Amino acid sequence: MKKFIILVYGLIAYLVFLISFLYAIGFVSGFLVPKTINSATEGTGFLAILINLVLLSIFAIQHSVMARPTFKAWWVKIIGKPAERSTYILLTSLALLLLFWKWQPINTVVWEIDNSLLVWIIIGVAALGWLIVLLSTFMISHFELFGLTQIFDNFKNRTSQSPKFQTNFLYKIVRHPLMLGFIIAFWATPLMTVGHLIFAVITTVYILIAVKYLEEKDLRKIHGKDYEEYQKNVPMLLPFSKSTK
Ligand SMILES: C[S@@+](CC[C@H](N)C(=O)[O-])C[C@H]1O[C@@H](n2cnc3c(N)ncnc32)[C@H](O)[C@@H]1O
Repeated sequence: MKKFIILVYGLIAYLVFLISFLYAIGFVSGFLVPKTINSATEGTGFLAILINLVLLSIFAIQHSVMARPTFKAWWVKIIGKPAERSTYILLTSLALLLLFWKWQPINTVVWEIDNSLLVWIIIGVAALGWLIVLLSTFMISHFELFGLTQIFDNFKNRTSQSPKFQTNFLYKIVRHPLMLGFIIAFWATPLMTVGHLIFAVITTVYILIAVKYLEEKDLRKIHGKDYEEYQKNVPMLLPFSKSTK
């Protein structure tokens, strides 16, 4: 019975993730969803900036702290191993939905492209960014990343295998294609407002810090020399650039 409840919990967490991911596309790229990054009702000045910074910080703190090995080791004792990843995904998705809900648009225009061909090219680049994000999750194991493998293995009394270290496909071009996809999707917009710019700058800085100082540190600990070799040969985020650690 307990295993069945964990299975249902994990499936709900995955569903909430799917909703937040699809909403994120509409929110940032500005279509199909009721509230976007530039929705008509504008926030007020300094307070709007402050609220947005708090919302981004809630996401960043939840997403980074809960991914730390020391936090995980403690948290697993409370929540149990099979439900750990699903809980992480559920809380990340809820932090994102809170951000979309309470986001304060600041609609002063930074740039606006008029040329319709250029507009479509930029929309295409943003769509490519989202596609890179999705494809990257499948390259490193989508179902493990979102906790489904763990809840199904638990249900079937199987021990979950550690995910394989991926150096192929997009991972041959950069070490963090998923994050590169997000950066492309956040910056490629024909209409850049001050609100959107704050979002793009803060998320990009967060990605750079989290990848360089947290995720890569963990990956070096797990994969040792293999990861150091990978760092020497493949650039972090900029395709075809010289690799930097
Ligand atoms: C949200 S994913 C982002 C992966 C990567 N930073 C990227 O941008 O493509 C984070 C998870 O991917 C795992 N990961 C990162 N690089 C990996 C690789 N080359 N092969 C397998 N897993 C990887 C990390 O251990 C972490 O659990």
